[in-house]
Amino acid sequence: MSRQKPLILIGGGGHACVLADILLGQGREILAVICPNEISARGIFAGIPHLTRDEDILQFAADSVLLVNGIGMLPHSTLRRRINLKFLEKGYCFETVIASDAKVSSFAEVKSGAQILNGARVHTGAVIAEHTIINTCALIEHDCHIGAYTHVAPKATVCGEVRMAEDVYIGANATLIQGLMLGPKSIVGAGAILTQSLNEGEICFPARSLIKEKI
Ligand SMILES: CC(=O)SCCNC(=O)CCNC(=O)[C@H](O)C(C)(C)COP(=O)(O)OP(=O)(O)OC[C@H]1O[C@@H](n2cnc3c(N)ncnc32)[C@H](O)[C@@H]1OP(=O)(O)O
Repeated sequence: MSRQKPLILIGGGGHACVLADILLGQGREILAVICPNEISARGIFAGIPHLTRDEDILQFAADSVLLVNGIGMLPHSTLRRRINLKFLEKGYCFETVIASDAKVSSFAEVKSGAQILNGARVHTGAVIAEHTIINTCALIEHDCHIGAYTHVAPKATVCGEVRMAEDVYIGANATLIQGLMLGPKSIVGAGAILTQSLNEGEICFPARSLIKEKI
């Protein structure tokens, strides 16, 4: 069996910690964490060299390592995609991460650089495109197509045959009924129930808590 390449983890925040936890648990070697900020308070990174500039990645030959993008994705944020494109252009590849307790059908397709986190489920016929995050306990039902650089946040439920373009954001615990189409950069807020398709850039706002000042 060929030895898996060591990893460089980009980012030192919460998403990077979750990925490090998954990868170290799978016996993977992380050669460095790249983060401009202090990371010593995060115990998961103990013993892993810390480098502070993106350019520090260039000291590792592109064919000797795989990169893992540990930058989280919030609505409207483009940093994650920009970092990927910068290093893909320089010939680096991004590891595909699948947590050991995620369940991905052998008839689903997970493309390069995608990240399927703990407890997530991806059912038969689904396609998860490049560099997309399927976050903790999210459910991707049968025959969905989740576009590249999309984020399906924790516990979201995407019913069967939903098709998403690139850069879509599905908030935590949102539910999308079957067969919908979501255009590029569309957003479904946390907890929303989406029953209609969204065009490019459209946002579905969920009902929200109303918090009043004390009288
Ligand atoms: C592991 C992890 O933690 S992963 C992270 C998971 N996080 C999430 O899933 C969070 C996803 N984000 C959300 O759900 C957000 O609430 C969003 C994307 C829907 C909206 O966020 P923002 O873009 O910041 O919107 P914001 O709260 O500023 O509201 C924008 C406008 O819409 C309005 N708006 C907000 N909610 C509603 C609503 N339910 N109905 C009508 N209008 C609304 C606001 O009043 C505001 O109007 P204004 O510009 O006139 O003031």
